[in-house]
Amino acid sequence: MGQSGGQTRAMEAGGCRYQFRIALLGDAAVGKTSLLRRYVEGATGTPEPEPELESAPTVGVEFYSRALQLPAGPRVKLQLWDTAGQERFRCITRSFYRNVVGVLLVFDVTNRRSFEHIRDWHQEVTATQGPIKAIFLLVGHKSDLQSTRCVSAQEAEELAASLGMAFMETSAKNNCSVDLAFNTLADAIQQALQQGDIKLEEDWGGIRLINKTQSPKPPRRKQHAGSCQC
Ligand SMILES: Nc1nc2c(ncn2[C@@H]2O[C@H](COP(=O)(O)OP(=O)(O)OP(=O)(O)O)[C@@H](O)[C@H]2O)c(=O)[nH]1
Repeated sequence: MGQSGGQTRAMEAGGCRYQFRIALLGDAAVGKTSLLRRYVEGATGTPEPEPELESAPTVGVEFYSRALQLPAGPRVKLQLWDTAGQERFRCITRSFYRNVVGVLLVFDVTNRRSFEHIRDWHQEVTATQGPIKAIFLLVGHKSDLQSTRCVSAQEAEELAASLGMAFMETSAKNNCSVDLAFNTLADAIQQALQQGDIKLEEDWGGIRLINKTQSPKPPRRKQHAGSCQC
């Protein structure tokens, strides 16, 4: 697909009705890969692993996926694109923006500059998109680092409101609100699809119909208790 460092960590997508393509964008080292891995690994149903947060900087774009049963909708496959935050990969990552339906705009709550760059990231995407507009969620990551935080939840809320999106704080380290962030975005996409605000288009990869008939809901996966330290 023309990306460097491309790598697929696929999950079984049997019974999924749609595929939603979602990208994580934000400055280098804000924790995009860690957040994504936490989310994808959480789907395996194995006991919660020790957080393994050491990850090398992303090169180009890497792919992950996870199947998800939406509470009031179909089962969907999330195709998740982890993009490099480093400027030198921008020409690669930019070529992917047009074909996403959802974007997690991630900043690090202990890194002021990463917050100040959020408007630029948002602008990058909106400038390259076609007629179908992606749905965004602003994510303040590394919420476990309370003593060194330099972006308040209130100012992040205000920025999110001014850009017309919701805001959420997450921590891959504490596994705090990780599932919630991805699930909230997937839910918003499903609602937009249902209400006709987003439509399936032949030449657009943001949403794909992958299964016309849907299998019955699988039993709910057991939740691991007590993972959130917030
Ligand atoms: N305290 C804390 N550190 C984190 C968390 N998530 C990631 N980190 C650390 O932040 C650093 C960068 O994490 P990455 O996941 O590689 O960041 P990235 O945004 O994918 O970076 P690029 O690929 O360069 O764009 C690593 O040292 C991680 O260990 C978190 O929730 N809490």
